[in-house]
Amino acid sequence: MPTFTEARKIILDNVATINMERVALLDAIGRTLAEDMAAPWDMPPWNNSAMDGFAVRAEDCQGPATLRVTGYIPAGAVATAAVEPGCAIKIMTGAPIPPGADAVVPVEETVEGTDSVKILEQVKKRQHIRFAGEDIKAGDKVLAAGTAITSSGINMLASLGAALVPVFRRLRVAIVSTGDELVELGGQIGQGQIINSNALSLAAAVKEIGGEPVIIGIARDNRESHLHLLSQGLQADVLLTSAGVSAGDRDLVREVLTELGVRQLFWKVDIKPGRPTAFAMKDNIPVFSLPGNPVSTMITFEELVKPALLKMMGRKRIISPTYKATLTEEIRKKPGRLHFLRVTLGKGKDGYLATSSGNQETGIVRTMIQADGLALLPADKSVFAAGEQIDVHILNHNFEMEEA
Ligand SMILES: Nc1nc2c(c(=O)[nH]1)N[C@H]1C(S)=C(S)[C@@H](COP(=O)(O)OP(=O)(O)OC[C@H]3O[C@@H](n4cnc5c(N)ncnc54)[C@H](O)[C@@H]3O)O[C@H]1N2
Ligand code: MOO
Repeated sequence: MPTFTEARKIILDNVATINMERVALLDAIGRTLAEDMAAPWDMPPWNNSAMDGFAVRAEDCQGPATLRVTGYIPAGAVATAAVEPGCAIKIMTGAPIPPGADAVVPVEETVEGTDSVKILEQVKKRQHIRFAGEDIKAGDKVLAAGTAITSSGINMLASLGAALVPVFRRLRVAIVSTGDELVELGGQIGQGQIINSNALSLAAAVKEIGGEPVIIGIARDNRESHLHLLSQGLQADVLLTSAGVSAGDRDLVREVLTELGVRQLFWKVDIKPGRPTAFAMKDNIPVFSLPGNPVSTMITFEELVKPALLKMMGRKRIISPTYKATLTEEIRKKPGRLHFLRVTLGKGKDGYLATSSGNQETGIVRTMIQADGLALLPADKSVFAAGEQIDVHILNHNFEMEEA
């Protein structure tokens, strides 16, 4: 049985990045850039004013000075006339610096007359001018392939005229739930039935990282239904299944996948929760069979599926960082398997503090919602003392936000 890191390596060694497409800039938000982006021109493209005020020659303003105002340049205008000695041109923020000027004096530091302006303070050469290329030079790499496009990236790409951007195609992730006890959300819930919540939490998790979930439906506990839905699921880029992978009489997922030509690479991982997880490949389509207990489904997605999806989406950074946190209480577990302990996190004097979020049974969803992170408790140890440092994967950083 592979350990957690061995399982993750087998997965990552087998999945490959999907191909790219060009999309309109705004549609690229959250997508992964497929090529390095270089600036076709300088940013800013020309010297321009950082202030509303007066373009002057600094040498004219070394003491209190009165200058003749010979023109006005709003943003969007072209500066043709030069600033002559003893003169100034009124200028707005973003407008091009006229020839002859080497400084801008903000309007607050002047007294305006009818055709003249009094400069109140000594002026330094280059003050309040934004110089061509001081942000980005033509040819500079502004964004690297493999990074997610953010709203600030969109601003830069728009300024550089990138109307269409190369991004990796949206990853289509099929989701098949299995089990006779399942009913779709909104359906009539009979005796012994539960809502198919795993399909929705998996779909949401796929969306959160920029993928496109395709909910195929519920495979019932018979071979035909499994064959029908799993073969549909294999039309996508990735297939995720939930439940039907442990030792139950009707745990058919792996058997039917094999029938469909899927090659199993492992079944069972030395972790808790999530031991019955299976991973397989059908040609270049990875198939993750996740255990059905909702918390096991969510944790195996987070720890084993997500890095693979990020790699397929073309991301460079795919593995969650591990942070150190100090346990606020003693934790005991059985030795043998790596445990992912649901913890709440807080900020202490010397870093993060971790506290169990409560009942760690895999049927308990409440403590998963309350968890800010997952502590990785190593296989070989069983007692973790209060005050001990442990490794955590942060699930969300909201615990660091201040309350209103
Ligand atoms: N004899 C053994 N029994 C079990 C073992 C084992 O090794 N030997 N492993 C246990 C562990 S650990 C887990 S995890 C579960 C995983 O079982 P399956 O993946 O086969 O899932 P099911 O048994 O079908 O369901 C488990 C649980 O989850 C609920 N479920 C299933 N699908 C959904 C869904 N789409 N949405 C919400 N909830 C769902 C289901 O009703 C069950 O309660 O097996 C243990 N047993
Ligand atoms: O290994 Mo199961 O996923 O503990 O509940």
